[in-house]
Amino acid sequence: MTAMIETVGLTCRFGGVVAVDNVSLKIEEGELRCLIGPNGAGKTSLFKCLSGQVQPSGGRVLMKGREISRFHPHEIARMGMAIKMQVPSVFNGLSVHENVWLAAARLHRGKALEAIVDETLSAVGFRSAEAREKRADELSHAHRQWIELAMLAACKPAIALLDEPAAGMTQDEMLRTVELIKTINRSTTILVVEHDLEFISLLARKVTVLHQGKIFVEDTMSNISNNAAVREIYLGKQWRMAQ
Ligand SMILES: Nc1ncnc2c1ncn2[C@@H]1O[C@H](COP(=O)(O)OP(=O)(O)OP(=O)(O)O)[C@@H](O)[C@H]1O
Repeated sequence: MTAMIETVGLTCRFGGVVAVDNVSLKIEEGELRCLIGPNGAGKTSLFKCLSGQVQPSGGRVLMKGREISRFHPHEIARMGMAIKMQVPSVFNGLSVHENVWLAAARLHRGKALEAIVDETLSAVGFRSAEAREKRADELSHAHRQWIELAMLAACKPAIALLDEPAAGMTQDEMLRTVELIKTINRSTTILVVEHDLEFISLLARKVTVLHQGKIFVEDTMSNISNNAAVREIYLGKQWRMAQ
């Protein structure tokens, strides 16, 4: 089967720093893959190479078998890749409903548009008219993250790259975000970039550990939890949280 995303010997250099070092990675259609690693491991750089925000210095990126290494971000987006950066990107002056409606209107019209907006808002937990009419800038950080997840889900992308989607959330908010991501994964392949191991252990899917730009290990979260070498690169700090 052709992978949704494949990198072959992907390398990304910034001057003398090799942020991504000869990474070969395959993410199959329907997967929910977690990419973890300590600070400076190269997660964001890899994310940016996949989405076209940064041009790789070497190697290749393929999406559904087609090489996209030199494509611009908008061309990759048109092929069905959605990205969510750490800082939520929503229209502050608009309501929850309007934000999601605008995102969905890029692809849908008429009754289908109304239906997808309604379905997505319900799935993401904005069920009442009152919740949907609130302005984005009146909402908490977590709610704004969920609006952006709804905007992304409403476009039904083939693959979504999520950069630390639970950063700055409380425990309850993080749990809800885990459920939302699992819901979106029913129709969208997902790559979650994260360094919070507790969040990753709750998603409990295949995990790729990046360290010093290279793939350190790729395994299930339960095996990774017992991997002493991975524990070592995290210096035990976050590891205790994940137990
Ligand atoms: N634009 C840039 N210019 C120079 N060096 C960069 C640039 N972006 C990243 N780097 C360097 O590349 C390395 C990998 O950084 P990157 O941000 O990809 O890691 P990360 O795993 O996402 O880290 P964090 O979890 O702290 O966000 C680091 O040494 C970083 O300083």
